Amino acid sequence: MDAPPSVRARGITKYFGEVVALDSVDLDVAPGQIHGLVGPNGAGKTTLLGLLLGLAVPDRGELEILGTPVGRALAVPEGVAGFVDGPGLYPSMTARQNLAALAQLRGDGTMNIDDAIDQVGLTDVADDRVRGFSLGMRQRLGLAAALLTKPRLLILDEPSNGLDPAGKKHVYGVLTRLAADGTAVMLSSHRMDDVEALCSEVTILSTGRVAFSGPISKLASEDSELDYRVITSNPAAARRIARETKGIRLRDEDAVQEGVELLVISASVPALDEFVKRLVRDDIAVRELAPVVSPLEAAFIALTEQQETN
Ligand SMILES: Nc1ncnc2c1ncn2[C@@H]1O[C@H](COP(=O)(O)OP(=O)(O)OP(=O)(O)O)[C@@H](O)[C@H]1O
Repeated sequence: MDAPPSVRARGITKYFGEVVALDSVDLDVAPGQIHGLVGPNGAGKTTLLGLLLGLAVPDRGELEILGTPVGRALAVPEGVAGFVDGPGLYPSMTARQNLAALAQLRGDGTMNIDDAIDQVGLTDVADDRVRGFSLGMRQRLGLAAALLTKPRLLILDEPSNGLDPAGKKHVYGVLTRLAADGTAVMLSSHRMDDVEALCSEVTILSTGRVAFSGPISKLASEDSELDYRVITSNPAAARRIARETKGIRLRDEDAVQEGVELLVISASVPALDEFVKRLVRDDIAVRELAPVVSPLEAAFIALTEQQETN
């Protein structure tokens, strides 16, 4: 039998007094999916993650977690782990003692504390007090705590906050392995590059409403125009060809970067293909070609601006 959806939300609405923090939110997260939650400040991300963690209940709508409808009682649903607003840790205890205390609280002697610490790359500081930990180290320990429970749904609010590149590598590795083993991961982030690197699907929230939910690849349609930076072996000729290629618009913010002249153009994917083919035909080498902002970032800005003007 197929596993039930990890999250199924329909029409979830949550008020804080007069504030509508979530407004008729629908959400589907499948087992094994890493699902990103993005949106401007105050969009409702933490509120939604809190509902999934059982820290609050919706005022309206249906919420099913791992196939079980969520009732009115405040409780972490079975099989769910994670944190919002930073992990809850005891500062006067060491990393290892924190995890041991958690395992004891849960009454589960099978939890492999050393393995969890190792997975998040904290072995060297396992016996240091958490009081001296940086934000990134606390985040990693919070993830280790969540791993101890072998969750089938992992909820993380801004997990890459404060992480250095090595920390990110550890955390991303852990999340990718968990997902490959069938755990669904739902995480919020303000970093679109992180979301693009990790997530297959994304939900964009804007003032409590879903502006988009689905595969990231669906955000950037072939026809939508993006701005690209182009560095070639012959900037003057490339500029001429750009002017002559249908569907390419030269932006006026062309610039010199570290002594290299770069072209900024606006184009859809088919127009960009044509431009590159013409450059190559004219013996002009393309040394760099990249979107000025990523497709996710561009879609995010466009969708939220559109919603704000409605
Ligand atoms: N406990 C609360 N009491 C009153 N209002 C709240 C409470 N929690 C959230 N809100 C309001 O609900 C809305 C959504 O807040 P939420 O923290 O979920 O947004 P967010 O997307 O996580 O924002 P950020 O990116 O700043 O963390 C905001 O208008 C916020 O002010």
